[in-house]
Amino acid sequence: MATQGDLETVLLPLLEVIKDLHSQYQSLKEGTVANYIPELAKVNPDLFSICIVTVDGQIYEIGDLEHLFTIQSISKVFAYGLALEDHGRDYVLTRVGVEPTGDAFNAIILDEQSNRPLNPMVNAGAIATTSLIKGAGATERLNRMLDMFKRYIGHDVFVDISVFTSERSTGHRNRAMAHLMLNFGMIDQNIEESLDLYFQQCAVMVNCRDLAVMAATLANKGINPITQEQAVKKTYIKDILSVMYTCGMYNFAGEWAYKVGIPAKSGVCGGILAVVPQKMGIAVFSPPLDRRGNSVRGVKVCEELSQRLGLHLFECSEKG
Ligand SMILES: NC(=O)CC[C@H](N)C(=O)O
Repeated sequence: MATQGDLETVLLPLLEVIKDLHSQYQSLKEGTVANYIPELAKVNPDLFSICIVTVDGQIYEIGDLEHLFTIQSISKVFAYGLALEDHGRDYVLTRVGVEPTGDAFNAIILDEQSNRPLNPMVNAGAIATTSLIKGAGATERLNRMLDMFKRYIGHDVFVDISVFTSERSTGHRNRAMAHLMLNFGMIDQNIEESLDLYFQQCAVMVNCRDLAVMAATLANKGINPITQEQAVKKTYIKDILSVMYTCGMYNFAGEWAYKVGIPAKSGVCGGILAVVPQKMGIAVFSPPLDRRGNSVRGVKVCEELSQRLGLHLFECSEKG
């Protein structure tokens, strides 16, 4: 990995690098936008933005930065942090594992021995995670979730009601997973309330810059580098980043770890959030997805950024 000295020299041309990658991949027309949630199918496939926020709060960005989209699966990372804060590591581990699935994000599988969902980055595990968010009733639980996002982003956040209701009325597969987990005692009786909270967390609106600030907060030991607010307890950063590293890109997680080599999370919105610990947060937004549900341009941009900037966690510098 680049040393601090290397990183300073790398940061100077950073804007040039992301501008270059943006123009290089703007014309790439592969992939299709998610359409299993009807509202998501309406997005413009040409939208494309890249943003990097360093742990000292510098912002480098290019593209459609103001465009708001729903955070979708990227929310799973942050809900996991809140569940850990609410219950502690040991209890959360009894409800959701930390093992990659090698299957699609919406696979209906639980661990055969423990009956737990395999990890918090796939839908089943995320629904179990969200069911752990504390609060006296639906409104308090939602407000705690929104406050948590606010700490990471640095401003108020809102739920896109049309995406929320679109997913709520079509999300039968997620509802089936919740019932399966209820059957095994992995989530409590109140599954409709937890499913609503899960659909709401997926429908929180963000832009590419917000995602990069969230990533930079994880890179910066849980402290938002713009507001200096502690968004999540430092002790849980290693839990969050470990599951992102091994499970965040679903059944592409192994190849991603091999090629890009940094913890990341994608969502069917077309966002990818990646964390370079102690250095920077990276976000790419481009809606067309590959067959695994990861943004086509997002994966390309991150692969190339990692190579050009030497970001892979296990990279041994030629110079060193
Ligand atoms: N991969 C994703 O982004 C999936 C999130 C989506 N809300 C779902 O539950 O299906």
